[in-house]
Amino acid sequence: MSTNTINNDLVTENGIVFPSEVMLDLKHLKKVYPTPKGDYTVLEDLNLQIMKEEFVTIIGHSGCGKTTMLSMIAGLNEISGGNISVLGNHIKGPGPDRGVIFQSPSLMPWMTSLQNVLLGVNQVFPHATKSQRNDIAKYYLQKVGLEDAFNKKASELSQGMQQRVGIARAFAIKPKVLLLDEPFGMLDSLTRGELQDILIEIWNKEKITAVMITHDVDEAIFLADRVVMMTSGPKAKIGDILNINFERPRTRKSVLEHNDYYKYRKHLIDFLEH
Ligand SMILES: Nc1ncnc2c1ncn2[C@@H]1O[C@H](COP(=O)(O)OP(=O)(O)OP(=O)(O)O)[C@@H](O)[C@H]1O
Repeated sequence: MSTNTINNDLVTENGIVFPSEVMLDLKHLKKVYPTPKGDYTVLEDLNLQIMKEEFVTIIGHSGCGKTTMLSMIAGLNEISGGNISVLGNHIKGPGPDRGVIFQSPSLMPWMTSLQNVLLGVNQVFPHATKSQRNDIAKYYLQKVGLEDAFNKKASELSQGMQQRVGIARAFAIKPKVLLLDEPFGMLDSLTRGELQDILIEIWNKEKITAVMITHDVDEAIFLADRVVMMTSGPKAKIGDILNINFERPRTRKSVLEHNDYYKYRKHLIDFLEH
C-alpha cells in the first residue's frame, strides 16, 4: 500500500496519479468546546493534507470528532487552534468553494426540487441569466435521476429523493471541495447503493475533491482513494491512513472480487476494534 512521488505528484501502487496540488490543508487543528464541566478538547494537533481531485473517506468511533472536523472545514464551526486552508488560503467562514451534504438534506419543504437547487445557484451565479441558472439546476437534477421531479415539492419526495436533491444542490454550486457528513446514513441499503453510484459518477466527471464521513467500512473502501482513520477522543487526531489502490471506474462486483478487498477491510476493522 505504498505510494511514490514523481515530480511531486502522488502515484499509488496501481499507477493512479494525483496532481501535486494540495487542495485542503489542516494544520495543527484544535477544537475545544466549553461545557458546564469545563473545556472539552475534541481535536488536538490534527494534521491532514488532501490532494486536488482526491476522494477521501473518514472513519472513527462515534463521538471522536468527525463532524466537528468537517464542520470546521465547512467554516460552520469556529477553529480553536491551528488552521485550515483551501488551495493555500486560510478559511475564515463558509464559502461557495466548499459544498456540504448532510445526513438530512434540510430542503425547504414548500419549495420544488428545482427551486431548492436554485437557492444555491442564484447565490453563487448572480450574474448568470435566469435561463442559464435554470439550466444548471436542471442539469444536476437530471444527473441524480430527478428529471421527472423538477416541480415536485420537497415535502412530497421520499428520503432518498430528497437526498438526491441535496446532492444536486451541492454539485450545482460548483464547489472546489465537497464535504459529506454521512449522507447515506438514513437510507436503506438499496437506495444507499444507488446514491453511492450517482455520487461517484458525478464526482468522476466533475473531478472535485471530496471528503466524506461514513460509519460503513465497505462504503469507505468502495468510494475512496484514501480512508482516513481518526483516533478516539478526547484530543482526537489522524490515527492511520489507508490507500485504496482499486482502479476507477469501480463496480461493486470488481471491488468485492479484488484480492486486496479483505485486506483493506481487515485493516480498517482492526483499527476500529483497538
Ligand atoms: N457544541 C458542542 N458543545 C459541546 N460539546 C460538543 C458540541 N458538539 C459536539 N460536542 C462533543 O464533541 C464530541 C465530538 O462530536 P462530533 O459530533 O464531532 O463526533 P462524531 O465523530 O461526528 O460523532 P458521530 O459519529 O456520532 O456522528 C462529542 O463528545 C460531542 O458530544
